[in-house]
Amino acid sequence: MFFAAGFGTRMGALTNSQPKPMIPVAGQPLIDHAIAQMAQVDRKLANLHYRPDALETHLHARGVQTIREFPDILETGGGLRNALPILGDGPVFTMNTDAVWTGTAAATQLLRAWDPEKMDALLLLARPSQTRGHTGGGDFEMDTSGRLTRGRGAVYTGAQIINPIGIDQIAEPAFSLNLLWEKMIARGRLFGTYHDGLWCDVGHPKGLAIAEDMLAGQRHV
Ligand SMILES: Nc1ccn([C@@H]2O[C@H](COP(=O)(O)OP(=O)(O)OP(=O)(O)O)[C@@H](O)[C@H]2O)c(=O)n1
Ligand SMILES: C[C@](O)(CO)[C@H](O)COP(=O)(O)O
Repeated sequence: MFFAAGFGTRMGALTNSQPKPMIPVAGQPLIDHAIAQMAQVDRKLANLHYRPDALETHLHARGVQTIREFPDILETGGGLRNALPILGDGPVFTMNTDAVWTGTAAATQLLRAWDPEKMDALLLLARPSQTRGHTGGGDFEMDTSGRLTRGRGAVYTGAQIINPIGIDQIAEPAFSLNLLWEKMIARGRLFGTYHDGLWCDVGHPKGLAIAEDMLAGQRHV
């Protein structure tokens, strides 16, 4: 599932007439960079809310189903729950649509490390040295077994596998995935694995040039 409903307010004028996933980076809209990270996944779905029309056409042309959040936007956790009737039971990849990447595709890396016996979610993380354009600091600490707690040492890249057990028990219609992660941390079942390349946060306008430099550097190696 691609999260593509957000207002993209930090992008300022760039999201006046288009949603953030349609902003081009290195000749491709951000959503295509995200789709490339999930190329091996057969069934793809995106949630839409802000300026959905052109994005929906774009996604359908790439074989990605869409679900509109209407009338209210639901946040990431609420958006995932809203999509479960289409996604079905069991673990799902989720992916934010405001980053670019070098290295092995996110889906490949996550599948290699996924262990449903001990994990309720597995997050793809970056060490601060692997991040570009990211000013927010880290989100988690990872122990030697890969288990996560809250902290500042590891940055969430926006890609994960999550088994949304317990999502139906949350009362609010709109809620962040962070709420589910907190419950998983309490159960000792939130895990991470480190990305093997670079990752650039393109949630804000300065990220666009930084992302293009990062990708150009990769091509010139
Ligand atoms: N209600 C929301 C909020 C966010 N997202 C998605 O979740 C990811 C992370 O969103 P974030 O950057 O936190 O919010 P945006 O609305 O995208 O941007 P901004 O913070 O600048 O408003 C993005 O892929 C965004 O489209 C979403 O699907 N639904
Ligand atoms: C969890 C998240 O996707 C991390 O990038 C994001 O912070 C959640 O956004 P929400 O708007 O709080 O649902």
